[in-house]
Amino acid sequence: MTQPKIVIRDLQKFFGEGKQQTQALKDIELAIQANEFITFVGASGCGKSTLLRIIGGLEQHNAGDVLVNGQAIQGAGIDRAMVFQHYSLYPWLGVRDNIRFCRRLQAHTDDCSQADVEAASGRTDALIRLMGLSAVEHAYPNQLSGGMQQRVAIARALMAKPDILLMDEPFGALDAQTREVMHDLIRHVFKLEKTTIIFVTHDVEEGIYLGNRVVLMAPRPGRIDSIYEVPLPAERHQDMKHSPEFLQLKRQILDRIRETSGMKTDFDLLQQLTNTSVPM
Ligand SMILES: Nc1ncnc2c1ncn2[C@@H]1O[C@H](COP(=O)(O)OP(=O)(O)OP(=O)(O)O)[C@@H](O)[C@H]1O
Repeated sequence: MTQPKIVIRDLQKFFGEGKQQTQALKDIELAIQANEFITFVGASGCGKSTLLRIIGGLEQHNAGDVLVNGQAIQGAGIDRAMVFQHYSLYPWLGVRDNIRFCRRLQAHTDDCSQADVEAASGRTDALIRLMGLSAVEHAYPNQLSGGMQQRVAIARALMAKPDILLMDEPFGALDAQTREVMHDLIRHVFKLEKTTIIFVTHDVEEGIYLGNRVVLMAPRPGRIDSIYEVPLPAERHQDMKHSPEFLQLKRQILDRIRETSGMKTDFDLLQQLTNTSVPM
């Protein structure tokens, strides 16, 4: 059995002090294999982003272990890249320079050879092609649509060939059509780059379509409630969203989110409304 890429053991996370203290994550146990695409879903406040940030080394945990390749993480590292909902591109740089900016900074601090610089340039070209940015490579961020800006942010995150890509609701601000395009693009990136991807989303359909496994988290305190294997082949296409197995899993996960959070679905609210008699 190969060693998992990421192992999380007995992880605890608290925010605040004394009476104000809340437990954001409790008893988290999770193993993620190399080249796995795993998605986190669950009601608001169940700790999805906090867990992602801890794996990324952007947040400290209070107890437990987070191991990457068997080693405890020490803060952020070049092996883990993050993509957020709000693409923080540099407005004064064009697409190509945004993608390679961090790499250029690194080149100044490391003792970089000409071969390294050329390799970085080749990598930029490859990512521009992979992310479908060739036509806009000299454009500035404010000349791009939201979807295009997010492509640039993903290309930039991939620049250093991270082992692990951590994505926090990266498509949350995009319209439905653009999201679908981005779903297929990110599955394509996953296939070619062979990165391990952890993807946080509110959208259960997105979580199933993208993931090999879906981790359902529950709130108060944030914990892992259940994990679902996605019964879809590696090659995904949009029609699969209408297949009986997809719809059944979606129903099952939505029901479980409702049970664990006390949330009402639109369907429940409609039933409640129709059962309430209006006084004449
Ligand atoms: N910096 C912070 N200080 C205090 N409490 C925090 C902080 N960050 C998160 N929390 C709390 O920790 C819990 C988990 O938050 P987190 O943002 O990880 O949940 P989430 O599942 O990602 O929510 P959402 O889906 O709404 O983004 C929440 O109760 C939140 O209020």
